[in-house]
Amino acid sequence: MTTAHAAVPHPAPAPDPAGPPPLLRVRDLTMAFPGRRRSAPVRAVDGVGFDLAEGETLGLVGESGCGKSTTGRMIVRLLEPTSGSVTYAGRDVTHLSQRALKPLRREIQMVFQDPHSSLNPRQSVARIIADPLLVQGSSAADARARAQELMELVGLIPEHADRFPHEFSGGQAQRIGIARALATGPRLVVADEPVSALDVSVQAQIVNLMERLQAELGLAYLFIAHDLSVVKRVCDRVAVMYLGRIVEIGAKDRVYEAPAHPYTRALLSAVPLPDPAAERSRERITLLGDPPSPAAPPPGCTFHPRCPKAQAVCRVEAPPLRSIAAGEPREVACHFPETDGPV
Ligand SMILES: Nc1ncnc2c1ncn2[C@@H]1O[C@H](COP(=O)(O)OP(=O)(O)OP(=O)(O)O)[C@@H](O)[C@H]1O
Repeated sequence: MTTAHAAVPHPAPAPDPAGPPPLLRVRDLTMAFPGRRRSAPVRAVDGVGFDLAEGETLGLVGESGCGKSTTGRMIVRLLEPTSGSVTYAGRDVTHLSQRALKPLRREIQMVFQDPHSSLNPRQSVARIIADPLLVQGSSAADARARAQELMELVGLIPEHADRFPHEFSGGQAQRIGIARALATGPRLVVADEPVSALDVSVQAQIVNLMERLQAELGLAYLFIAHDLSVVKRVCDRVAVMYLGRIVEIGAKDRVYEAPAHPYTRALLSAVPLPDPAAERSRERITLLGDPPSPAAPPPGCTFHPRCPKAQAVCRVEAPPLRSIAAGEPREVACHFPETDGPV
């Protein structure tokens, strides 16, 4: 890669040297999928960095294809990063062998978007939930008993343990997926669009469940979603991704009340406001065109071809992720961050 796009590293928020290490620390994480035939590699994730504290929820948002799932999959090591690092509880786990990863798999689990397709249709619910425990060496009887406890914990009827996934609704199937993720007692759950395949009324139930489980079990969530209303409800902090990079990251209230990156502002301007009068009078920011291909990112700021505020420097120089106000733990990758408040 020869563009300015590739040359500027994206540093993450500076670690607090006095404090304990965060539960999860991601630095400069990059995934370049090989291109088809002789085409350029697809830089699906390009220098992503953030910290996630014990018990915290970080939302990862952005349009389809911006690299959210790939980031999550690298963190749980379903994908091997091209470069960068993942540190869990102070330990660099980026390149652990599958064998060395086994104890870690207890601690970091994933919940998937489509509950039915992520559950084996030929296994009973008890077997699905017990599976991670059997892999970790539990006896069949212990694993089954624990699976039934977990069913109760997530609001399923333990007596239904011998039923099969197709006998459950979408919301119930997602409860099974959550129970399976909790089986080994994780501290970190990467939830990849956990409610976007569900009906709106069911979404609220699953979000409530995840919030209750977090409070009871002290879980940290990396909550991947494209629905900004859901993220607003569940997250403490938000990271906005565009074309493989974080363009804005900070406390949820600040990002929602005063989005600084033009892309964040455009995404938020499409979220309906609860007050009909405010909704009628608000400005909508329409983005031009579709996101470019990560196989051929534009030079300079990769958002510039769609940015309503782009200037000459944006076309040649990639803005680093940096703080925009002293004392505020928020970072924005924009040459001209907005300071106007809400959209
Ligand atoms: N195995 C793969 N091989 C090649 N390209 C891939 C592969 N997986 C993902 N990509 C590409 O990487 C980019 C990021 O994909 P990713 O699924 O991480 O995005 P996303 O933000 O999670 O979007 P969505 O919500 O649609 O899943 C996309 O351009 C996608 O086409």
